[in-house]
Amino acid sequence: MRLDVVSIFPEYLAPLRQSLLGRAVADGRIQLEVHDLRRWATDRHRSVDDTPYGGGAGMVMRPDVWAAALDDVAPAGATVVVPTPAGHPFSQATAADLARREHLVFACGRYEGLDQRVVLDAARRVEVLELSIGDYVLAGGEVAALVVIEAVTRLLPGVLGNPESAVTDSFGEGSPGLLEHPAYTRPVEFRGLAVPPVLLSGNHAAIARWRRDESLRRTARRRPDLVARLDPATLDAADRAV
Ligand SMILES: COC(=O)c1ccnc(N)c1
Repeated sequence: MRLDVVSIFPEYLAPLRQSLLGRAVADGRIQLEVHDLRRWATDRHRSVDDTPYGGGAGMVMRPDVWAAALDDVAPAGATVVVPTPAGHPFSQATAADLARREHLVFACGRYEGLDQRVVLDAARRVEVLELSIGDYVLAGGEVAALVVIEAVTRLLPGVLGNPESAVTDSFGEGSPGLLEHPAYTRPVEFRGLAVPPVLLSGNHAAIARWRRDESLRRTARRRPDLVARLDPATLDAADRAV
């Protein structure tokens, strides 16, 4: 997979060169290039924004600068991702979809965002996805791009240490629609708190049952919206008893 990120704060993307992802970049399993948007600015002040038509607070990022950048960075076949609070909700399913693509280009906006014609123009030749990582506003798209890139690249074979965990995590294919159960490791007692005995029993069926029950309980408590979306056909009698 190739990743390109365009931003006026390229140093915000430095975390992409750390940890497992950084190793995948260093050994070439992932190609990563971060671009400073000001490279495409044309005036001597290298300005990238201007006042909004129709009035209102804040500044809008200029279409000429962004279009020139995307013309260079997003060739046919690339998928352009524009992080924005007004975007489609980013989900594990979206991450799985993006993980199957060859080339992702992240257009990180600041201020009040990009002139909409940047999206409209790019959409004439590549797929453009405006994505939100949640119902809150950030100062810029860079942190959202880091979130999306991490959620996507951890699904790529050979990038994540343990491919199995990409399946069993919350929202992973292994537990569709349920939050992950609690996890425990040594010591068996810590500050007066014990590990649930079933996890020490070696009874794999009982452990699987306990984990599923805990996932159902946690999901019912924290995310009743997910419970409402569960397919009843996937719940057995034991599930219903939780
Ligand atoms: C400037 O970008 C944002 O504020 C943003 C991007 C993606 N998701 C959000 N929830 C916010």
